[in-house]
Amino acid sequence: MEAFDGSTAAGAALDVAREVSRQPASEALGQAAQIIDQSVGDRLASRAADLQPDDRSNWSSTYALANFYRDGQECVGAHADKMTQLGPRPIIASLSLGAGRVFRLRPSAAASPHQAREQGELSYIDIPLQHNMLVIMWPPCQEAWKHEIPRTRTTARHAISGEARVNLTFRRLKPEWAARAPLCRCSQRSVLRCSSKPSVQQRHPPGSPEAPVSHSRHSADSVPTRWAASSPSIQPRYYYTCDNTQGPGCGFWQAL
Ligand SMILES: O=C(O)CCC(=O)C(=O)O
Ligand SMILES: [Fe+2]
Repeated sequence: MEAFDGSTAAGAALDVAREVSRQPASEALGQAAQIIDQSVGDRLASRAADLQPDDRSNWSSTYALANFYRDGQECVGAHADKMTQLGPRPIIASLSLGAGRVFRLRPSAAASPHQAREQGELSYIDIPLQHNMLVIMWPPCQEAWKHEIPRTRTTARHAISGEARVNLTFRRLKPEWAARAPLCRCSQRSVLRCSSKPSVQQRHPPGSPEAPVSHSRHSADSVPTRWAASSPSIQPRYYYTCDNTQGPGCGFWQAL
């Protein structure tokens, strides 16, 4: 188990391979990982149909990425986590500690929040996260949704940390995927991403009983039942692309 500090990386550009410091996990983090792995393990069977074959019976985390939010002004923009080291359809378990913040999910396939509203489609879902809450991003969450921690003026203060929040995401590194990413023309490892188009079934006429509301607020428990059913109805397209965050990039693009 290793711990990475993601707070030095700029928002959505998080990349555990290059941009953050890594260190062996403390004993406490190792214990937390065991609890998280157990929690994920208890639910694996009911999600088996969505999981990669090698995750179905024996998923366990191999590292945690830490983000520190000093106060409500610190945020992470809408993104899907890079899959270069995790492979497609990863399981990511996300533990919130300290101040309460909103976790916002947006459908990846939405053209734009404005267009989604105009078409009566789902624009976003807000899930209020409290201290010690675990969110498990089951597949195809990274393919079908973007997630963010929006800036806010009102954080739910925590008795010890005040307005500060720590987030730990527990992930499973898959070396076979990490080794597979081709070099781009900047001679750097390219990054594995996914773009998703909605499939025909996902489109509902506005106002129909099936049409999602343009935005909504959910408890963490109610989201999976209500929205998980719509997640698989996307057509994911995986591709490698240049990930040069220091310069203009080389425009490298290669389908998986
Ligand atoms: O702070 C959070 O809950 C989300 C962090 C995140 O999206 C990430 O580490 O990729
Ligand atoms: Fe993320």
